[in-house]
Amino acid sequence: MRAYESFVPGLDGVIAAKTEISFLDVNREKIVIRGEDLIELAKDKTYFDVVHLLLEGYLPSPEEKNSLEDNIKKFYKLSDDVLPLFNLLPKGMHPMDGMRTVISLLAGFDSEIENRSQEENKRRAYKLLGQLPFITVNSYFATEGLDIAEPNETLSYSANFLSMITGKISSKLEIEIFDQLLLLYSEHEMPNSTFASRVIASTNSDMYGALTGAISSLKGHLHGGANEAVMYMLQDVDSVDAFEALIHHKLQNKEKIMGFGHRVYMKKMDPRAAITKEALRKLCEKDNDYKLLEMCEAGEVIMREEKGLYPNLDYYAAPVYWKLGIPIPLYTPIFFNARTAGLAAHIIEQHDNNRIFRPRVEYTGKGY
Ligand SMILES: CC(=O)SCCNC(=O)CCNC(=O)[C@H](O)C(C)(C)COP(=O)(O)OP(=O)(O)OC[C@H]1O[C@@H](n2cnc3c(N)ncnc32)[C@H](O)[C@@H]1OP(=O)(O)O
Ligand SMILES: O=C([O-])CC(=O)C(=O)O
Repeated sequence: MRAYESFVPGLDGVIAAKTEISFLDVNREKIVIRGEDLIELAKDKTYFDVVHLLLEGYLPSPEEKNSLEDNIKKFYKLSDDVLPLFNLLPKGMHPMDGMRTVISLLAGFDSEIENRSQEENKRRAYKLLGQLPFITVNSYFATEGLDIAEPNETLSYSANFLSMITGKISSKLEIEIFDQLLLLYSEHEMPNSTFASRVIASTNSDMYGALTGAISSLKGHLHGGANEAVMYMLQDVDSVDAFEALIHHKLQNKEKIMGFGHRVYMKKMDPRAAITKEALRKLCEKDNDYKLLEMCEAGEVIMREEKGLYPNLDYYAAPVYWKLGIPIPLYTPIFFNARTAGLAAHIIEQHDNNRIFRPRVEYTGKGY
């Protein structure tokens, strides 16, 4: 029995919100963010340009961007009250679960937690963005039993983030590619995690709760967790031939190949994946080792010919992370770190113009 005649499994194609934040214009191959195309922005803008665009509604002047980045740097180092929590994270826990736990705790230190005004929500979003590289990196280090990494306020956001991960100062090319990844991951309309955060915010719950819900959503392999799964798959083999055989074997077993397919792009390439593929090419050129690119391209051909499916962002992002020297369990946490800008914009929009989400069901249980 249905309450309404409109059940769509997986809410495929259903409009769940009106938003001024973003829209996937698949026909025109644009990812529209507040009137700008993310794919164009990826050519010459940085992550912080997009953070400003998402939270303030327009691209910043160079002065505005510098002042935003300077303000955010103040939060690079986490307060001493929170640090002991990292020691409590069990070894072997996935850092996404570590991040979920730490962000939950931060709610307790926000004296304005019940204030949902746009001003307060923006303040906490910027503070969280400043704190997140520390939380991301150290959720991994703590669960690996490694020493806590310290931030370096003299570095840009992306340079500091990457150097906290790798323990060294990366090259200009590496920092630019990492920053571009953050930009590409920053916002993508209404994926499962954004929907989850808006559903939670719609009860008038707070930003920390909405973000922890989004982390849980993003962790799954059908969503953000796919980038880690792609790299584990690439690691399982060590040649193009063996990778081709692996993909064929998985397809024969009716397994999904991580990093392919997308609810919105469906039978088209995710435009972000074309950019990360080029980034991978540059990193391969740098160390004159093209194996990962060749393996990925071979997988792309098989998937196109056999399934008519194309890479999504996670497919080429995974080998890019690998080439940057980033440990695999950090791939999805970095996705969340970057996406917090978009998620915060959605949570703010939901709080500012709210109606609680409360759908109905098609009842298939016992008769009554
Ligand atoms: C940044 C991101 O979060 S992007 C998404 C990252 N996720 C992945 O890469 C995981 C792999 N991909 C998938 O699981 C899916 O393509 C999703 C979750 C992204 C989209 O799911 P849906 O829109 O529900 O598509 P659905 O799973 O119904 O797939 C439609 C058909 O394509 C097939 N298909 C879709 N993706 C894949 C894949 N990666 N490998 C093999 N077959 C696939 C399905 O088996 C299904 O075939 P069928 O009609 O014969 O049953
Ligand atoms: O849009 C989606 O469903 C998933 C995705 O690509 C993203 O969140 O970046």
